[in-house]
Amino acid sequence: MSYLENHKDMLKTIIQIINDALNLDCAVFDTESNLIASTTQYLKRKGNSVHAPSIEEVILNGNILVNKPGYMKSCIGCRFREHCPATIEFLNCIKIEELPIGVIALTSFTKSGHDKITHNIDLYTKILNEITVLISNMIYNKDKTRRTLAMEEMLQCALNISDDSMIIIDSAGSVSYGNDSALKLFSFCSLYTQTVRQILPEHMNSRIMKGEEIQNEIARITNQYMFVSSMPIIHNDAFIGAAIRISQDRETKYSKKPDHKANKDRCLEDIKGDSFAIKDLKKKVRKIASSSSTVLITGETGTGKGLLAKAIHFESSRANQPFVMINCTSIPESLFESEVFGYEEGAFTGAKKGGKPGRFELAQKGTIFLDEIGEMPMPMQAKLLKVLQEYTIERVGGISSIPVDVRVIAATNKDLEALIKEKKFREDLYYRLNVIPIDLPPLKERKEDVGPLSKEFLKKYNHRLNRKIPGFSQEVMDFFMDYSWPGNIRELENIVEYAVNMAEGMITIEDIPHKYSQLNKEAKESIKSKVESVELEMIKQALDKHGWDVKGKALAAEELGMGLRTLYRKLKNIEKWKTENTD
Ligand SMILES: Nc1ncnc2c1ncn2[C@@H]1O[C@H](COP(=O)(O)OP(=O)(O)OP(=O)(O)O)[C@@H](O)[C@H]1O
Repeated sequence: MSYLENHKDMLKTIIQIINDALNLDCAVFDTESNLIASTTQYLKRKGNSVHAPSIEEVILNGNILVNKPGYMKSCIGCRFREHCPATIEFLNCIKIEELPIGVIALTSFTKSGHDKITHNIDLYTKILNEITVLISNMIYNKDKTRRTLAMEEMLQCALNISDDSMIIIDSAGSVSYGNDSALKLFSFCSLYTQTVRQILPEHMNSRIMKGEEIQNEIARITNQYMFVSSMPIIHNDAFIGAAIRISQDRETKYSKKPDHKANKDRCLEDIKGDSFAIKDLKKKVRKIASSSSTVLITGETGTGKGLLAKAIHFESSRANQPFVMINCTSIPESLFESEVFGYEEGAFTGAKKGGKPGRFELAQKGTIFLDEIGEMPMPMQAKLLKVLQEYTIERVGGISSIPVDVRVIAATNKDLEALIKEKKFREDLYYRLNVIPIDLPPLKERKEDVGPLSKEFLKKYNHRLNRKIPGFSQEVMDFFMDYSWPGNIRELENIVEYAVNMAEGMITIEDIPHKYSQLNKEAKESIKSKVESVELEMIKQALDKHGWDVKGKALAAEELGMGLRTLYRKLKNIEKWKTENTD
């Protein structure tokens, strides 16, 4: 099929317009001399077979004027030689980027048509040139759009082959493309409204924007450590964007589609711990998975509320649907409503064309995780309550209600009942959320988990940082068991990550951050001094009983089960102790 065949309909329309406007006939041929489109009159009078050499001549010369059809040099060999129905033919070559793609003929079958053209030859030359340019531009743009759309489709398709998150940014850092995996990773925000600054840490963002190449570097993204690679896109020596890959681990390759079952199992398995609390928690998660009832997770910071919310989602029948997170502290109050409930076009100045779905809509059929619910502004609490009562939302500026099928999981480290008393949290909302309450105990109350968690994090960071640290010294483990962990599991994880970076073999007390090793030293010193004062008190009592002379000292040493020399050494301390206690 000839290239111009694709544009037949458009050419027919243009030819009809020329015919109406100029009262002249018109035809377009491809470079193989096939008639592509013409006026009815042209087809009737000349048929669809054209004298090929004349088309070749136009292609060679750019244009020709056949003002005596049938009698000119180019008519030699034509079947209409000496009896051509046309009175005049004005032909131009149609080119795209200097490449001939066809020929257009302005034709008349009347004497008046012939005279009109020959008497105004400059005008008609100009008109024909402009029509030719118009046709080539229209074809070019149409093809370009088609090519661009096809390229976009191809790009999306290519990016979706990868299980890794693939993002393309433009020269300003705005996200132009994201594959399915990236949209899922950033499902808590609308990826296409983000810039690279909002999704990657600042140090990486500035290097990417400078056109630097990054290969498998670790960054904390959406609360997890991931590997980031970036390749600048250069056009005409200018930075026009970058292709970014975010992967779970170095080994992630372009493999099969994610297995949601595996994903689901892994998520609950990600919750480590041997304590009764953890075992009980897992049992509870399996039990409530099939339900769509609202869950309220409470617990101190870093106890794993976010991890648990994900596990509930992936354990449930909604596992293949979106998991959308809202951190109630990170959205400014003024944007809260439009972010969470979405908005309609024209709802406010700056509102996007076509409006924007809110996070509730994005979570349709899935789960919405409202983190730090205790921080939710009061007016928003009223709106949320309405959603939980009616399971419909209204976009800002919208007039209709949109039904939502979403499971709500909320989490907080605040005492909501105390907030209710302070009139900072709605009681009715609290009861709506607190259908299935789950409390995550702090790490200090489940010390049995410290060992398994430490081992787990050691494994994780050995793998991530490509190290082979074998384990922890007894002193470190003792410290871990004694420490009160105000930052809970997050704090433990951070210490282990630091230590895996620092250690040269087994993790010792010197490999953990200074703040902790110092605490350990102080704790040990205070234990030592406590032990010593108890010991000295016992020596004193024994000496009081047996006498402070040589014989008494020997009897006291025997009674206390210590060597006489040790007793004399300790006595020196007693002298010190005596002076301290008599002061
Ligand atoms: N039982 C667990 N097993 C393994 N990792 C855990 C466990 N609990 C928490 N973590 C890890 O500890 C870190 C903190 O967990 P998470 O962010 O879920 O805590 P959170 O309670 O939501 O904290 P915050 O209230 O500060 O948001 C995460 O990296 C998480 O993967």
